[in-house]
Formats: sequence, structure tokens, C-alpha cells
Amino acid sequence: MIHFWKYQGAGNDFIMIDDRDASFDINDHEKVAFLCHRRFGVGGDGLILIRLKEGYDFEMVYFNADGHIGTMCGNGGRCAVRFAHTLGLFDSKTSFWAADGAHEATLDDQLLVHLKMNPPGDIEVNSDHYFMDTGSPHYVRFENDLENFDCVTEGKAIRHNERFAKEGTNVNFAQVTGDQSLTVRTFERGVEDETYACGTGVTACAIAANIEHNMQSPIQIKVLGGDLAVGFNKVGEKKYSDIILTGPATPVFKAEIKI
Ligand SMILES: N[C@H](CCC[C@H](N)C(=O)O)C(=O)O
Repeated sequence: MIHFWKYQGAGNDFIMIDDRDASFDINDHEKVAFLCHRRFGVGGDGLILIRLKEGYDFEMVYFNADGHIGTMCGNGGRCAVRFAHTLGLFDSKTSFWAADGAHEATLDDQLLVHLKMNPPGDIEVNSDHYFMDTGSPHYVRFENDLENFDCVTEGKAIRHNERFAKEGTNVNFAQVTGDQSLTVRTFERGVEDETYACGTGVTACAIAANIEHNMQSPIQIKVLGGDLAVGFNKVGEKKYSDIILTGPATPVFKAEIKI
């Protein structure tokens, strides 16, 4: 029997499991893929285990819906913070461990989570797109009309092109909608579909918007499943610090599944 919670952050949804006793077999890809399956299982863009980690309040172990351990997940990170809070693992400010290292986060009185993201290393600026790693790899391209845009077809083609076929990449399409606002749509690797939101993806888009359009922090970002914001400090050419992803993290239900 597995006891779990279902959480969503701007429509990016996750199965959350309190695995402080480390009893979940992280190599059982089939089980994770089954749980994330929207027809045969619970359904989710990913699955997250909350584990204990020395020197931190907790560790977030994140799997993509395909059942494999993933890299950093921004929306999942916010959900993990909210879940860890309900487990009593911290009071209002936390530091936790994830695939890309340490993160700090706070929970405000409107229950929004402010999550500090690790700065991208090299930011690639190409003629029609950006590529950077904000904890997960992200391709970013600016578009003019995201409402009438085939994100799945375009995203899939880029994710499977010669460069990315092996490792995969997440693919984001961003549209400037104001002085400090964007709309973003994302095709996620590991889910292999468009998701309603991607936290590491909007972080990459905010940085790309600063480089491409000199857009200033904080940037409000509309995604299919809601609203996110990204704040940052520009500390040099293509160098950023204090990157904060802000958004909701909402418990949906708790249940158990016989497996
Ligand atoms: N949805 C996630 C991204 C997961 C990254 C994953 N799809 C990958 O790179 O394999 C987010 O909110 O940041």
C-alpha cells in the first residue's frame, strides 16, 4: 500500500510521498511510470519523494512521468516545500537538497512559495533561440502568437533533433506581453508532452527575456495552468544571482493505492 498526496503548482501536477524511512525503491521505474499514468494509475507529470538529508530540512527526489529520476523541477520544488511544511519539517524558511544541489525557500502568508533557483552556468545565445540549464536543460524561443501555436509539434521536433535526441531537452516558447510580463508554453522531456507549467522553464524564459529584451525583474509569467513570477539580480553579462521563482503549490487530495 502506498500512501500519497496529489499536489499541483500552476497545473504542473505531482504525486508526493513521505518517504522519510527511505522504503521506496527508486530504481523501480515501472512502478513510478505506472503511478504517473493518467489512465492506469494516479496521474501526474512527476512523482516526488520527501526524504531526510543531513544538514538540510529534507531532500526532494524527483522522477519524471516516464519513471526515471529527473533533474531539478521548479514547480515540484514548490510543492515539496509546501508538503514538507505540513509534515512539520520547517517553520517558515527552509533549506533542502534537490538534484542540482541546495535550495532555499520561504512560504508566505498567502501560501505562495518563493523558491531560490540555482543560477544557470553558460547561457547560449543563438540566432533564434537560447539554451541554458536552470537545474534542468531549457531551450527558449520567442514567438509572437502563442495562442495559435502548435507547442507539441514544434516542441517535439526540437526535443528530437540531432542535437537533443539523446539527452533530451525541455522546450519553451515565450511571448512578450508587457514591459515586465511574458506568456510561456513548454514541451517537457520526460513527460514528452506540453505541461501546464514548468518552473525551471519559466526561470530560463525570464533570463532570456532580460538578455533579449532587457526586461527587468520581477517578471510576471502566465502559463496554461496559472501565474508565476521570476525575480533576479543581474550581476554581470549573462550572469545572474538571487533568482527567485514564486508561485502556488496546492494540495489536491490524499489517498492510498494498493500496489
Ligand atoms: N516541470 C519541471 C521541470 C522538470 C524537468 C524535466 N521535465 C526534465 O528536464 O527532465 C519544472 O517545473 O521545473
